[in-house]
Amino acid sequence: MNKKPSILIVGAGAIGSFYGAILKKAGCSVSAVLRSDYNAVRAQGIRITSPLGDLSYEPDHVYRDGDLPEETPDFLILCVKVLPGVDRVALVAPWMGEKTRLVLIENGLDIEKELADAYPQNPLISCLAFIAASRTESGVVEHKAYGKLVMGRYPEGIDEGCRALSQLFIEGGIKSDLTERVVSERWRKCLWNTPFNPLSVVANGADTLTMLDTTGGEELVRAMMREVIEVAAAEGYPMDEALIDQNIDNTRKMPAYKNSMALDYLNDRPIEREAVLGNVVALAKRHSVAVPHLNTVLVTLKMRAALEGRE
Ligand SMILES: NC(=O)C1=CN([C@@H]2O[C@H](COP(=O)(O)OP(=O)(O)OC[C@H]3O[C@@H](n4cnc5c(N)ncnc54)[C@H](OP(=O)(O)O)[C@@H]3O)[C@@H](O)[C@H]2O)C=CC1
Ligand SMILES: CC(C)(CO)C(=O)C(=O)O
Repeated sequence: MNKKPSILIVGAGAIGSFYGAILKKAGCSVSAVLRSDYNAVRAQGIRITSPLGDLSYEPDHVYRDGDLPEETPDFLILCVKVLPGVDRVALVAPWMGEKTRLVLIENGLDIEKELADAYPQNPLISCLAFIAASRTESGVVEHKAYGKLVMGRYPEGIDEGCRALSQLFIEGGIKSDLTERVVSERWRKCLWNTPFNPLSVVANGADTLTMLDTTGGEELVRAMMREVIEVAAAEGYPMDEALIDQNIDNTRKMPAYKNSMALDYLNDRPIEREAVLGNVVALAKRHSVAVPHLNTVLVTLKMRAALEGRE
């Protein structure tokens, strides 16, 4: 049997822990770089409850942020929140070998370029995660539902590394699709995240159905989605307007759901405002596309952050 690739998860919270578990099931060696969860994970490994069964595992190596690697991995999977104060380029630097493929499983738009520019020799694989998972305490993750990944080489294409990684996720028990145009896929995912995630924070941590069922709520979400489509088109990634109906219908079919930003807000953690919304508004400005609804939500969130002393 061929030796399975080595995996290093940088930022093993909900997403990193879960996808690390899947790759462990597929037979890879999986190590993790941790910060606040370091002691807990060293003591008890990573505990994961899931509809797929008990996915708990002991990482092969547990590193602390700032450690130096014993060896560099075949795939470095970065799963930290995309926040203005987090220098992702510096965070992965000690672990990047000559042949390491850098993999992002993170939300947001326009989040790859700084890493691609910093590591031009290392192939970058960008992934979209469709999953509901959260860290409930140090080293403990609750996977509630879903888990599918869509991935491709950034800025476009599919290479051997993508194929191999996707196949490993499938062997580990989840769905994984490949795409030639991962930036288009990011826009399609942001069509959902860019309205729903920030709005849930403005609405004090509201779930999906509360947002849609409040009088004027669905209309507001639709208006925000139309603006995302206009910005995407100006960027060269046209999307069919029918996706709006599809997204609303699919969301209505799901049980009421609190997205990852709502959970961050409710747990007093920083929110990925810029990655999910600010970057879209910045692109709109660059293309002179009017996005009054997106901008109102963005500015309101900035006011809230100022009031909370976060900026
Ligand atoms: N949760 C979900 O259901 C979904 C999440 N996503 C996206 O996935 C990405 C990851 O989210 P999620 O896993 O939920 O976030 P979590 O907050 O659960 O995990 C992020 C992890 O990164 C760690 N981290 C941050 N900085 C460092 C550092 N310097 N060194 C080591 N570790 C560090 C955090 O540790 P510490 O505790 O020390 O801060 C934490 O363990 C986000 O972009 C999110 O939007 C996408 C779809 C669904
Ligand atoms: C689409 C969704 C809701 C789950 O994958 C998500 O991306 C999030 O919680 O931020």
